[in-house]
Amino acid sequence: MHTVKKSSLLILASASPRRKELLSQTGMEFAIICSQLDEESVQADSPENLACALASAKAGEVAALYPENWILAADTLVVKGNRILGKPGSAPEAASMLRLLSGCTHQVITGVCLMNRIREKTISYAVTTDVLFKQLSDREISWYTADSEPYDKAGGYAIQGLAAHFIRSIKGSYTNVVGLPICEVMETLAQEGIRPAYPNDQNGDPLP
Ligand SMILES: Cc1cn([C@H]2C[C@H](O)[C@@H](COP(=O)(O)OP(=O)(O)OP(=O)(O)O)O2)c(=O)[nH]c1=O
Repeated sequence: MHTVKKSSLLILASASPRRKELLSQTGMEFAIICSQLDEESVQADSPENLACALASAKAGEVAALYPENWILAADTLVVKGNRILGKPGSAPEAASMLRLLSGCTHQVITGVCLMNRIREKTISYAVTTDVLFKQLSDREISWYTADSEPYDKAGGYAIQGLAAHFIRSIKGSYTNVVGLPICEVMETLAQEGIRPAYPNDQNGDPLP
């Protein structure tokens, strides 16, 4: 059983090292409790609703254990046309995902959920980023799938890693592709009065 310090108001319900790093960069203090959600058990009528439903289910699991804390959870989906690409389980699967993304634009959708059980509050939304891949050669695909990078990432690539070689442009939030849309998340947290301990400005108001 994990213990959460009382002073740790916010809990990030995620095992993703990328989400931990992104939220840490903001200066926010938080604890981490991972959800054990079986993602296959969640269904929805659109990728945006699925991303939100998955984020809400992850937050809900942890909120049941820590009803007084604010719980932040997210789920990132890679969507190409009518296909949702999960994490590849093998090199051939990763290669076939990359062939599908090669030379085209796809969407990365991250569902975000902020939940507090005691306050009966749930805020959930999805943020979408368009990502354009250059045309990939078989050699580039073999090179990339020989690395460990694709295998714990939705869509089989990491924009923040070696796959930066492949990405011509993006439209929208970069941090959303990495797993947590920081600008939107910080606005949502601030709406609930949850802020990092920033220094004050001349009027005594916290920055930014
Ligand atoms: C597209 C893309 C995804 N990803 C990662 C972000 C997420 O960690 C992962 C998508 O899987 P998720 O199921 O969203 O998250 P997770 O299983 O890693 O962690 P948890 O459910 O505990 O929060 O893919 C990148 O790191 N870079 C990228 O460019």
